[in-house]
Amino acid sequence: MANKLIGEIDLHKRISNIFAARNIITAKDALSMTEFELMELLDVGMKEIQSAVRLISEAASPPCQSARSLLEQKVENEYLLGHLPTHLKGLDSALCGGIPFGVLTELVGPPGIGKSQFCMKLALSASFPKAYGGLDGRVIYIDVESKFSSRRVIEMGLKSFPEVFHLKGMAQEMAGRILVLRPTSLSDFTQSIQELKESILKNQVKLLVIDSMTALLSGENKPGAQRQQHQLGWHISFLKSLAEFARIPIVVTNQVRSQNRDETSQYSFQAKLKDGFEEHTRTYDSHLVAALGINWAHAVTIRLVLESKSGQRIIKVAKSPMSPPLAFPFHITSAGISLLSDDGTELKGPGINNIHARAKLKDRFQEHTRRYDSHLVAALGINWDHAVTIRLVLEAKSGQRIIKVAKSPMSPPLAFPFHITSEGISLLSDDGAELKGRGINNIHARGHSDMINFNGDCS
Ligand SMILES: Nc1ncnc2c1ncn2[C@@H]1O[C@H](COP(=O)(O)OP(=O)(O)OP(=O)(O)O)[C@@H](O)[C@H]1O
Repeated sequence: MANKLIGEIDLHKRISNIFAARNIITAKDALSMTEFELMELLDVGMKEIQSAVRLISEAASPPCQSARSLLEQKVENEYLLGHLPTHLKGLDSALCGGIPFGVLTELVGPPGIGKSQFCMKLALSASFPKAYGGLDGRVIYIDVESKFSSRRVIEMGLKSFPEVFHLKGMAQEMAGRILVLRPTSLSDFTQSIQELKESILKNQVKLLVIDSMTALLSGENKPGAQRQQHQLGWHISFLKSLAEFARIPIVVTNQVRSQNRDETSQYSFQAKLKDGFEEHTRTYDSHLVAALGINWAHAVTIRLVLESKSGQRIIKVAKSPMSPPLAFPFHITSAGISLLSDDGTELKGPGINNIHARAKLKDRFQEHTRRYDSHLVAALGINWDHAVTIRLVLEAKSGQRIIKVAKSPMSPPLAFPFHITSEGISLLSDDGAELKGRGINNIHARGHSDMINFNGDCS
Protein backbone atom coordinates (compact mmCIF):
# COMPACT_ATOMS: atom_id res chain seq x y z
CA MET A 1 0.00 0.00 0.00
CA ALA A 2 2.79 2.43 0.89
CA ASN A 3 4.29 1.82 -2.55
CA LYS A 4 1.13 2.87 -4.34
CA LEU A 5 2.03 5.20 -7.22
CA ILE A 6 0.77 8.77 -6.93
CA GLY A 7 0.15 8.74 -10.68
CA GLU A 8 -2.47 6.03 -10.10
CA ILE A 9 -4.31 7.94 -7.36
CA ASP A 10 -7.31 10.03 -8.31
CA LEU A 11 -5.63 13.45 -7.75
CA HIS A 12 -6.18 16.57 -9.80
CA LYS A 13 -4.02 16.21 -12.94
CA ARG A 14 -2.10 19.45 -12.23
CA ILE A 15 -1.19 18.40 -8.65
CA SER A 16 -0.29 14.91 -9.81
CA ASN A 17 2.13 16.39 -12.39
CA ILE A 18 3.74 18.63 -9.76
CA PHE A 19 4.38 15.60 -7.49
CA ALA A 20 5.97 13.77 -10.45
CA ALA A 21 8.09 16.79 -11.39
CA ARG A 22 9.51 16.94 -7.83
CA ASN A 23 10.25 13.18 -7.90
CA ILE A 24 7.59 12.31 -5.30
CA ILE A 25 6.46 9.05 -6.84
CA THR A 26 4.87 6.83 -4.20
CA ALA A 27 2.37 7.37 -1.37
CA LYS A 28 5.22 6.69 1.06
CA ASP A 29 7.33 9.51 -0.48
CA ALA A 30 4.48 11.96 0.02
CA LEU A 31 3.34 10.81 3.46
CA SER A 32 6.89 10.83 4.86
CA MET A 33 6.86 14.66 4.66
CA THR A 34 4.90 17.19 6.70
CA GLU A 35 2.28 19.35 5.00
CA PHE A 36 4.58 22.39 5.38
CA GLU A 37 7.47 20.56 3.76
CA LEU A 38 5.22 19.58 0.85
CA MET A 39 3.96 23.17 0.54
CA GLU A 40 7.51 24.43 0.33
CA LEU A 41 8.72 21.75 -2.06
CA LEU A 42 5.76 21.80 -4.44
CA ASP A 43 5.05 25.52 -4.14
CA VAL A 44 1.32 24.87 -3.70
CA GLY A 45 -1.20 26.34 -1.21
CA MET A 46 -2.05 24.66 2.10
CA LYS A 47 -5.65 23.82 1.08
CA GLU A 48 -4.55 21.90 -2.02
CA ILE A 49 -1.81 20.07 -0.08
CA GLN A 50 -4.28 18.99 2.64
CA SER A 51 -6.75 17.71 0.06
CA ALA A 52 -3.97 15.79 -1.80
CA VAL A 53 -2.63 14.27 1.45
CA ARG A 54 -6.16 13.15 2.39
CA LEU A 55 -6.65 11.41 -0.98
CA ILE A 56 -3.19 9.80 -0.87
CA SER A 57 -3.80 8.57 2.72
CA GLU A 58 -7.15 7.06 1.76
CA ALA A 59 -5.63 5.28 -1.22
CA ALA A 60 -2.68 3.98 0.81
CA SER A 61 -4.66 2.72 3.85
CA PRO A 62 -6.15 -0.74 3.88
CA PRO A 63 -9.96 -0.61 3.89
CA CYS A 64 -11.80 -0.97 7.22
CA GLN A 65 -13.13 -4.43 7.87
CA SER A 66 -15.73 -5.76 10.24
CA ALA A 67 -15.03 -8.68 12.55
CA ARG A 68 -17.52 -10.66 10.46
CA SER A 69 -15.70 -10.10 7.19
CA LEU A 70 -12.39 -10.98 8.87
CA LEU A 71 -13.91 -14.24 10.07
CA GLU A 72 -15.27 -15.01 6.61
CA GLN A 73 -11.84 -14.36 5.12
CA LYS A 74 -10.19 -16.64 7.69
CA VAL A 75 -12.58 -19.50 6.88
CA GLU A 76 -11.97 -18.93 3.17
CA ASN A 77 -8.17 -18.90 3.63
CA GLU A 78 -8.25 -22.06 5.70
CA TYR A 79 -10.23 -23.72 2.98
CA LEU A 80 -7.71 -22.56 0.37
CA LEU A 81 -4.74 -23.50 2.51
CA GLY A 82 -6.16 -26.92 3.22
CA HIS A 83 -5.03 -29.87 5.27
CA LEU A 84 -2.95 -32.96 4.73
CA PRO A 85 -5.04 -35.96 5.82
CA THR A 86 -3.32 -38.33 8.25
CA HIS A 87 -5.88 -41.03 7.33
CA LEU A 88 -6.43 -41.49 11.06
CA LYS A 89 -10.12 -40.67 11.22
CA GLY A 90 -10.36 -39.43 14.82
CA LEU A 91 -7.24 -37.31 14.52
CA ASP A 92 -8.28 -35.84 11.16
CA SER A 93 -11.62 -34.76 12.53
CA ALA A 94 -9.98 -33.22 15.65
CA LEU A 95 -7.65 -31.26 13.35
CA CYS A 96 -10.47 -30.24 10.95
CA GLY A 97 -9.13 -32.38 8.11
CA GLY A 98 -5.55 -33.21 9.06
CA ILE A 99 -2.20 -31.45 9.38
CA PRO A 100 -2.85 -27.80 8.42
CA PHE A 101 -1.00 -26.07 5.60
CA GLY A 102 1.01 -22.95 6.28
CA VAL A 103 2.12 -23.77 9.84
CA LEU A 104 4.61 -25.88 11.79
CA THR A 105 3.47 -29.16 13.30
CA GLU A 106 5.63 -30.91 15.86
CA LEU A 107 5.64 -34.62 16.66
CA VAL A 108 7.27 -35.10 20.00
CA GLY A 109 7.94 -38.29 21.93
CA PRO A 110 10.49 -40.79 23.21
CA PRO A 111 12.64 -42.93 20.89
CA GLY A 112 10.93 -45.83 19.17
CA ILE A 113 7.39 -44.54 19.80
CA GLY A 114 6.51 -44.16 16.09
CA LYS A 115 7.36 -40.58 15.04
CA SER A 116 9.18 -41.67 11.88
CA GLN A 117 6.41 -44.15 11.09
CA PHE A 118 3.92 -41.28 11.31
CA CYS A 119 6.06 -39.10 9.03
CA MET A 120 6.43 -41.84 6.41
CA LYS A 121 2.67 -42.27 6.33
CA LEU A 122 2.22 -38.52 5.91
CA ALA A 123 4.71 -38.58 3.03
CA LEU A 124 2.63 -41.28 1.43
CA SER A 125 -0.56 -39.30 1.92
CA ALA A 126 0.94 -36.14 0.36
CA SER A 127 2.21 -37.99 -2.72
CA PHE A 128 -0.92 -40.06 -3.18
CA PRO A 129 -3.41 -39.32 -6.04
CA LYS A 130 -6.17 -36.84 -5.16
CA ALA A 131 -8.84 -39.31 -6.20
CA TYR A 132 -7.79 -41.52 -3.29
CA GLY A 133 -7.62 -38.79 -0.67
CA GLY A 134 -4.02 -37.72 -1.26
CA LEU A 135 -2.55 -34.39 -2.38
CA ASP A 136 -0.90 -35.56 -5.59
CA GLY A 137 2.25 -33.64 -4.71
CA ARG A 138 5.91 -34.08 -4.01
CA VAL A 139 7.50 -34.41 -0.60
CA ILE A 140 10.83 -33.20 0.73
CA TYR A 141 11.89 -35.48 3.56
CA ILE A 142 14.91 -34.31 5.57
CA ASP A 143 16.07 -37.57 7.08
CA VAL A 144 18.63 -36.57 9.69
CA GLU A 145 18.78 -39.98 11.36
CA SER A 146 18.80 -42.05 8.14
CA LYS A 147 15.57 -43.71 9.20
CA PHE A 148 13.53 -43.18 6.06
CA SER A 149 12.88 -46.47 4.32
CA SER A 150 11.30 -46.56 0.86
CA ARG A 151 10.64 -50.27 1.39
CA ARG A 152 8.61 -49.44 4.48
CA VAL A 153 6.69 -46.68 2.66
CA ILE A 154 5.80 -49.11 -0.12
CA GLU A 155 4.77 -51.72 2.46
CA MET A 156 2.47 -49.16 4.12
CA GLY A 157 1.04 -48.21 0.71
CA LEU A 158 0.39 -51.82 -0.28
CA LYS A 159 -1.33 -52.58 3.03
CA SER A 160 -3.27 -49.33 3.42
CA PHE A 161 -4.28 -48.64 -0.19
CA PRO A 162 -3.98 -51.99 -1.99
CA GLU A 163 -6.37 -50.94 -4.77
CA VAL A 164 -3.96 -48.16 -5.84
CA PHE A 165 -0.60 -49.65 -4.99
CA HIS A 166 -1.25 -52.82 -6.94
CA LEU A 167 -1.64 -50.78 -10.11
CA LYS A 168 1.40 -51.26 -12.32
CA GLY A 169 4.16 -48.75 -11.70
CA MET A 170 2.27 -46.98 -8.90
CA ALA A 171 4.71 -47.92 -6.10
CA GLN A 172 7.65 -46.57 -8.15
CA GLU A 173 5.68 -43.43 -9.05
CA MET A 174 4.87 -42.73 -5.37
CA ALA A 175 8.41 -43.45 -4.19
CA GLY A 176 9.75 -41.16 -6.93
CA ARG A 177 7.76 -38.24 -5.56
CA ILE A 178 9.52 -38.32 -2.19
CA LEU A 179 12.86 -36.55 -2.26
CA VAL A 180 15.04 -37.61 0.68
CA LEU A 181 17.82 -35.30 1.91
CA ARG A 182 20.34 -36.43 4.51
CA PRO A 183 22.21 -33.46 5.97
CA THR A 184 25.24 -34.44 8.00
CA SER A 185 25.47 -31.32 10.17
CA LEU A 186 23.47 -28.30 11.26
CA SER A 187 25.25 -26.10 8.71
CA ASP A 188 24.53 -28.63 5.96
CA PHE A 189 20.87 -28.55 7.03
CA THR A 190 20.88 -24.74 7.07
CA GLN A 191 22.15 -24.65 3.51
CA SER A 192 19.59 -27.24 2.35
CA ILE A 193 16.58 -25.39 3.75
CA GLN A 194 17.77 -22.08 2.29
CA GLU A 195 17.90 -23.68 -1.15
CA LEU A 196 14.47 -25.25 -0.72
CA LYS A 197 12.34 -22.13 -1.05
CA GLU A 198 12.40 -21.98 -4.82
CA SER A 199 12.21 -25.70 -5.48
CA ILE A 200 9.17 -26.07 -3.21
CA LEU A 201 7.20 -23.71 -5.44
CA LYS A 202 8.57 -25.05 -8.72
CA ASN A 203 8.07 -28.73 -7.94
CA GLN A 204 4.59 -28.85 -6.47
CA VAL A 205 5.92 -29.82 -3.05
CA LYS A 206 3.02 -30.45 -0.67
CA LEU A 207 4.90 -31.52 2.47
CA LEU A 208 8.22 -30.86 4.16
CA VAL A 209 9.29 -33.31 6.89
CA ILE A 210 12.28 -32.85 9.20
CA ASP A 211 13.03 -36.05 11.14
CA SER A 212 14.45 -35.09 13.59
CA MET A 213 15.38 -31.64 14.80
CA THR A 214 16.85 -33.00 18.03
CA ALA A 215 19.28 -35.17 16.10
CA LEU A 216 20.57 -32.08 14.28
CA LEU A 217 21.40 -30.45 17.57
CA SER A 218 22.88 -33.51 19.22
CA GLY A 219 25.13 -33.87 16.18
CA GLU A 220 26.71 -30.49 16.95
CA ASN A 221 29.50 -30.54 19.45
CA LYS A 222 29.17 -26.93 20.44
CA PRO A 223 29.14 -26.50 24.20
CA GLY A 224 26.28 -24.75 25.93
CA ALA A 225 22.56 -25.13 25.60
CA GLN A 226 22.10 -21.38 25.21
CA ARG A 227 24.27 -21.35 22.12
CA GLN A 228 22.39 -24.25 20.55
CA GLN A 229 19.05 -22.61 21.26
CA HIS A 230 20.36 -19.41 19.75
CA GLN A 231 21.39 -21.31 16.62
CA LEU A 232 17.97 -22.87 16.44
CA GLY A 233 16.28 -19.46 16.65
CA TRP A 234 17.09 -18.68 13.02
CA HIS A 235 15.81 -22.07 11.86
CA ILE A 236 12.54 -21.63 13.73
CA SER A 237 11.70 -18.32 12.10
CA PHE A 238 12.91 -19.52 8.71
CA LEU A 239 10.77 -22.68 8.80
CA LYS A 240 7.77 -20.76 10.08
CA SER A 241 7.99 -18.22 7.29
CA LEU A 242 8.66 -20.97 4.74
CA ALA A 243 5.44 -22.74 5.79
CA GLU A 244 3.49 -19.49 5.47
CA PHE A 245 5.11 -18.45 2.20
CA ALA A 246 4.85 -21.81 0.43
CA ARG A 247 1.51 -22.68 2.11
CA ILE A 248 2.56 -26.20 2.89
CA PRO A 249 2.52 -28.20 6.11
CA ILE A 250 5.94 -28.53 7.74
CA VAL A 251 6.21 -31.47 10.11
CA VAL A 252 9.14 -31.67 12.50
CA THR A 253 9.92 -34.48 14.93
CA ASN A 254 11.60 -34.03 18.26
CA GLN A 255 12.79 -36.65 20.63
CA VAL A 256 12.49 -36.07 24.32
CA ARG A 257 14.12 -37.97 27.05
CA SER A 258 14.30 -37.52 30.76
CA GLN A 259 17.73 -38.23 32.12
CA ASN A 260 16.16 -38.51 35.51
CA ARG A 261 14.76 -41.58 37.14
CA ASP A 262 11.17 -40.53 36.68
CA GLU A 263 9.85 -41.25 33.19
CA THR A 264 7.77 -38.13 32.74
CA SER A 265 8.98 -35.04 30.95
CA GLN A 266 7.16 -31.72 30.67
CA TYR A 267 7.47 -28.65 28.52
CA SER A 268 8.70 -25.83 30.68
CA PHE A 269 6.45 -23.08 29.38
CA GLN A 270 3.39 -24.96 30.53
CA ALA A 271 1.65 -24.61 33.88
CA LYS A 272 2.59 -22.03 36.46
CA LEU A 273 4.25 -23.49 39.51
CA LYS A 274 1.60 -23.78 42.14
CA ASP A 275 1.89 -27.04 43.94
CA GLY A 276 4.19 -29.89 44.76
CA PHE A 277 3.48 -31.81 41.59
CA GLU A 278 4.40 -28.94 39.34
CA GLU A 279 7.46 -28.17 41.43
CA HIS A 280 8.46 -31.77 40.95
CA THR A 281 8.10 -31.75 37.17
CA ARG A 282 10.17 -28.57 36.93
CA THR A 283 13.33 -30.49 37.61
CA TYR A 284 12.90 -32.27 34.28
CA ASP A 285 12.35 -29.15 32.23
CA SER A 286 15.93 -28.05 32.04
CA HIS A 287 16.84 -31.03 29.87
CA LEU A 288 14.02 -30.43 27.41
CA VAL A 289 14.56 -26.72 27.22
CA ALA A 290 18.21 -27.36 26.54
CA ALA A 291 17.36 -29.56 23.58
CA LEU A 292 14.61 -27.54 21.94
CA GLY A 293 14.69 -24.01 23.29
CA ILE A 294 11.72 -22.06 24.60
CA ASN A 295 11.09 -20.31 21.27
CA TRP A 296 10.61 -23.60 19.54
CA ALA A 297 7.72 -24.61 21.77
CA HIS A 298 6.01 -21.28 20.99
CA ALA A 299 6.61 -21.42 17.25
CA VAL A 300 4.74 -24.63 16.54
CA THR A 301 1.03 -24.31 15.88
CA ILE A 302 0.17 -28.00 16.31
CA ARG A 303 1.91 -30.28 18.78
CA LEU A 304 1.17 -33.99 18.74
CA VAL A 305 2.69 -35.89 21.66
CA LEU A 306 3.32 -39.60 21.09
CA GLU A 307 3.86 -41.51 24.30
CA SER A 308 3.63 -44.91 25.91
CA LYS A 309 1.60 -45.41 29.06
CA SER A 310 1.10 -48.77 30.75
CA GLY A 311 2.34 -50.51 27.61
CA GLN A 312 -0.13 -48.64 25.36
CA ARG A 313 0.95 -46.18 22.68
CA ILE A 314 -1.01 -42.93 22.79
CA ILE A 315 -1.13 -39.91 20.49
CA LYS A 316 -2.20 -36.66 22.14
CA VAL A 317 -3.28 -33.43 20.48
CA ALA A 318 -1.41 -31.33 23.03
CA LYS A 319 -1.50 -27.96 21.22
CA SER A 320 -3.95 -26.94 18.55
CA PRO A 321 -5.91 -23.77 17.78
CA MET A 322 -8.91 -25.82 16.66
CA SER A 323 -9.13 -28.80 18.99
CA PRO A 324 -9.34 -29.43 22.72
CA PRO A 325 -6.54 -31.63 24.12
CA LEU A 326 -7.49 -35.17 23.05
CA ALA A 327 -5.77 -38.55 23.43
CA PHE A 328 -6.09 -41.51 21.04
CA PRO A 329 -4.60 -44.97 21.68
CA PHE A 330 -2.76 -46.33 18.61
CA HIS A 331 -0.66 -49.23 17.40
CA ILE A 332 1.80 -49.76 14.56
CA THR A 333 1.18 -52.50 12.06
CA SER A 334 2.52 -53.28 8.61
CA ALA A 335 0.02 -50.66 7.33
CA GLY A 336 1.63 -48.01 9.55
CA ILE A 337 0.09 -46.17 12.47
CA SER A 338 -3.59 -46.80 13.13
CA LEU A 339 -5.88 -45.62 15.89
CA LEU A 340 -7.51 -48.17 18.18
CA SER A 341 -10.45 -45.81 18.64
CA ASP A 342 -11.53 -42.72 16.70
CA ASP A 343 -13.15 -41.22 19.80
CA GLY A 344 -10.46 -39.21 21.53
CA THR A 345 -10.49 -38.88 25.31
CA GLU A 346 -10.47 -35.26 26.41
CA LEU A 347 -7.52 -34.41 28.63
CA LYS A 348 -7.51 -32.06 31.58
CA GLY A 349 -4.89 -30.72 33.95
CA PRO A 350 -1.11 -30.84 33.77
CA GLY A 351 -1.16 -34.29 32.07
CA ILE A 352 -1.71 -32.63 28.68
CA ASN A 353 1.93 -31.72 28.26
CA ASN A 354 3.50 -34.59 30.12
CA ILE A 355 5.34 -37.13 28.04
CA HIS A 356 5.58 -40.65 29.33
CA ALA A 357 8.72 -42.30 28.09
CA ARG A 358 7.61 -45.69 29.37
CA ALA A 359 5.31 -47.21 31.94
CA LYS A 360 5.85 -46.42 35.58
CA LEU A 361 7.80 -49.00 37.53
CA LYS A 362 5.28 -50.81 39.62
CA ASP A 363 6.76 -53.92 41.18
CA ARG A 364 9.92 -55.22 42.71
CA PHE A 365 10.87 -57.19 39.64
CA GLN A 366 10.98 -54.01 37.59
CA GLU A 367 12.67 -52.20 40.44
CA HIS A 368 15.38 -54.80 40.12
CA THR A 369 15.90 -54.22 36.39
CA ARG A 370 16.17 -50.49 37.06
CA ARG A 371 19.49 -50.96 38.80
CA TYR A 372 20.99 -52.01 35.49
CA ASP A 373 19.75 -48.96 33.63
CA SER A 374 22.23 -46.64 35.22
CA HIS A 375 25.00 -49.01 34.27
CA LEU A 376 23.96 -49.02 30.61
CA VAL A 377 23.49 -45.28 30.48
CA ALA A 378 26.87 -44.75 32.06
CA ALA A 379 28.57 -47.15 29.70
CA LEU A 380 26.95 -46.13 26.44
CA GLY A 381 25.90 -42.55 26.99
CA ILE A 382 22.38 -41.22 26.67
CA ASN A 383 22.84 -40.25 23.01
CA TRP A 384 23.84 -43.73 21.99
CA ASP A 385 20.33 -45.09 22.09
CA HIS A 386 19.14 -42.18 19.93
CA ALA A 387 21.90 -42.65 17.41
CA VAL A 388 21.40 -46.28 16.42
CA THR A 389 18.85 -47.00 13.72
CA ILE A 390 18.76 -50.79 14.07
CA ARG A 391 19.20 -52.56 17.40
CA LEU A 392 19.50 -56.34 17.41
CA VAL A 393 19.41 -57.82 20.91
CA LEU A 394 21.09 -61.21 21.29
CA GLU A 395 20.09 -62.92 24.51
CA ALA A 396 19.66 -66.28 26.24
CA LYS A 397 16.31 -67.21 27.73
CA SER A 398 15.69 -70.58 29.44
CA GLY A 399 18.85 -71.93 27.82
CA GLN A 400 17.81 -70.82 24.30
CA ARG A 401 19.72 -68.19 22.34
CA ILE A 402 17.44 -65.59 20.80
CA ILE A 403 18.05 -62.72 18.38
CA LYS A 404 15.52 -59.88 18.62
CA VAL A 405 14.89 -57.02 16.18
CA ALA A 406 14.39 -54.52 19.02
CA LYS A 407 14.60 -51.26 17.07
CA SER A 408 14.02 -50.87 13.38
CA PRO A 409 12.27 -48.32 11.18
CA MET A 410 11.04 -51.07 8.85
CA SER A 411 10.22 -54.07 11.00
CA PRO A 412 7.99 -54.81 13.97
CA PRO A 413 9.79 -56.20 17.02
CA LEU A 414 10.50 -59.87 16.17
CA ALA A 415 12.37 -62.68 17.96
CA PHE A 416 14.19 -65.62 16.26
CA PRO A 417 15.74 -68.51 18.20
CA PHE A 418 19.25 -69.34 16.95
CA HIS A 419 22.24 -71.51 17.64
CA ILE A 420 25.90 -71.32 16.81
CA THR A 421 27.52 -74.19 14.98
CA SER A 422 30.82 -74.65 13.19
CA GLU A 423 29.24 -72.72 10.30
CA GLY A 424 28.45 -69.76 12.51
CA ILE A 425 25.05 -68.40 13.54
CA SER A 426 21.94 -70.01 12.08
CA LEU A 427 18.28 -69.50 12.86
CA LEU A 428 16.19 -72.38 14.15
CA SER A 429 13.14 -70.87 12.50
CA ASP A 430 12.75 -68.14 9.87
CA ASP A 431 9.34 -67.18 11.23
CA GLY A 432 10.00 -64.55 13.86
CA ALA A 433 7.64 -64.30 16.82
CA GLU A 434 6.26 -60.78 17.17
CA LEU A 435 7.06 -59.17 20.52
CA LYS A 436 4.81 -56.92 22.53
CA GLY A 437 5.07 -54.93 25.74
CA ARG A 438 8.10 -54.31 27.87
CA GLY A 439 9.96 -57.44 26.81
CA ILE A 440 11.11 -55.83 23.57
CA ASN A 441 13.92 -53.90 25.14
CA ASN A 442 14.78 -56.23 27.98
CA ILE A 443 17.98 -58.16 27.67
CA HIS A 444 18.18 -61.55 29.35
CA ALA A 445 21.78 -62.27 30.21
CA ARG A 446 21.09 -65.67 31.82
CA GLY A 447 17.97 -66.18 33.85
CA HIS A 448 15.39 -63.63 34.95
CA SER A 449 17.53 -62.22 37.71
CA ASP A 450 20.07 -60.90 35.23
CA MET A 451 17.72 -58.93 33.09
CA ILE A 452 18.79 -55.54 31.80
CA ASN A 453 16.54 -52.92 30.28
CA PHE A 454 17.42 -50.16 27.88
CA ASN A 455 16.85 -46.92 29.67
CA GLY A 456 14.04 -44.74 28.44
CA ASP A 457 13.07 -46.78 25.42
CA CYS A 458 9.37 -47.10 24.96
CA SER A 459 7.69 -50.31 25.88
N1 LIG B 1 6.53 -53.18 9.47
C1 LIG B 1 6.25 -52.86 10.75
N2 LIG B 1 5.21 -53.43 11.38
C2 LIG B 1 4.91 -53.12 12.65
N3 LIG B 1 5.62 -52.26 13.41
C3 LIG B 1 6.66 -51.67 12.83
C4 LIG B 1 7.03 -51.92 11.49
N4 LIG B 1 8.12 -51.18 11.20
C5 LIG B 1 8.42 -50.49 12.32
N5 LIG B 1 7.56 -50.77 13.30
C6 LIG B 1 7.59 -50.27 14.68
O1 LIG B 1 7.78 -48.86 14.69
C7 LIG B 1 8.53 -48.51 15.86
C8 LIG B 1 9.63 -47.55 15.49
O2 LIG B 1 9.02 -46.37 15.26
P1 LIG B 1 9.85 -45.09 14.79
O3 LIG B 1 11.09 -45.48 14.09
O4 LIG B 1 8.86 -44.26 14.05
O5 LIG B 1 10.20 -44.43 16.19
P2 LIG B 1 10.64 -42.93 16.45
O6 LIG B 1 9.68 -42.38 17.43
O7 LIG B 1 10.84 -42.20 15.19
O8 LIG B 1 12.03 -43.20 17.17
P3 LIG B 1 13.36 -42.28 17.19
O9 LIG B 1 13.02 -41.11 18.03
O10 LIG B 1 14.37 -43.20 17.82
O11 LIG B 1 13.70 -41.92 15.79
C9 LIG B 1 9.13 -49.76 16.43
O12 LIG B 1 8.46 -50.08 17.65
C10 LIG B 1 8.83 -50.79 15.39
O13 LIG B 1 8.55 -51.96 16.02
